Amino acid sequence: MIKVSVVGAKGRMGSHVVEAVNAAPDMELALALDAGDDLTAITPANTDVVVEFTVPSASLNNVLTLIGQSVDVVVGTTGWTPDKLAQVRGVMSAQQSVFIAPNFAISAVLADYFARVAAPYFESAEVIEMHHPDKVDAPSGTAIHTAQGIAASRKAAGLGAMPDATQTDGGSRGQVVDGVHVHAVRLRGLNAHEEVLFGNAGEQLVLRADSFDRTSFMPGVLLAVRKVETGEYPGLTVGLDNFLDL
Ligand SMILES: NC(=O)c1ccc[n+]([C@@H]2O[C@H](COP(=O)([O-])OP(=O)(O)OC[C@H]3O[C@@H](n4cnc5c(N)ncnc54)[C@H](O)[C@@H]3O)[C@@H](O)[C@H]2O)c1
Ligand SMILES: O=C(O)C1=N[C@H](C(=O)O)CCC1
Repeated sequence: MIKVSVVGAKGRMGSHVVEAVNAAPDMELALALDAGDDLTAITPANTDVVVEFTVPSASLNNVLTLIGQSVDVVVGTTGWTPDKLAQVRGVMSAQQSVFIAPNFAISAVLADYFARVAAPYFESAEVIEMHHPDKVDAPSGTAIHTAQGIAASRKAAGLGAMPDATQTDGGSRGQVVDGVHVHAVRLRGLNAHEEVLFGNAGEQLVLRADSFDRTSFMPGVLLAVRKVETGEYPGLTVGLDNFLDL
């Protein structure tokens, strides 16, 4: 049995992870901790893998503490910048595993992957993410990851800047991530949704992923726990696509 502890266990995602772990035949729930709890209660004696879903402002410190506790970590919290990722790499031992995914839903992971494949074939690309209004960060971690992937694919293909005659926008053109415009919608009734628009003269491709509820993330979380527990992925890995045969 894989012993799994959950940090952020009282949250929207963490509570679903607790349920999913309890229902998994090959896992048992070790500790379920939330804000104010002492993460040093998590040790290799009681935990194989920790799942961390908290808030962007707390996640780095939590992960650094858990690395100090010599346990492997699966992280779903957003807000990871290159500087934060470097801090994680800097304190990890050679055999330890930290896995971070901006999105665990297969639809979103595939949309992100297909966006990277499509990117070199279009003059223009923009990302629109749409989420529930209780979300604290914008744009979403997924949208930032998708925009970064599109930018990397365009650069590798030798594409330059996208056409855009905008001279004044007052903010309406969204956040620019590596040259890709990202727009964030917050609407009661939504959960987690993303559209990637690609355009050429006379044609458009739209990729869309919808997570209608949080159960959509659970197979990906459990897959990551199982992969990390094998010990075959030492170091820091970012993105569930690393565990899929794409
Ligand atoms: N990777 C994915 O697939 C995915 C999917 C959904 C949400 N998310 C991300 O997961 C994060 C959590 O989302 P949510 O909707 O569950 O949020 P939430 O606000 O419902 O839950 C966050 C939980 O973390 C707890 N918390 C806050 N500070 C803490 C700390 N220092 N230590 C321990 N616990 C702490 C809170 O008390 C709360 O219970 C966000 O960053 C969100 O964007 C990622
Ligand atoms: O509900 C959220 O919050 C989500 N956060 C992640 C993100 O920011 O990309 C994944 C989708 C849901």
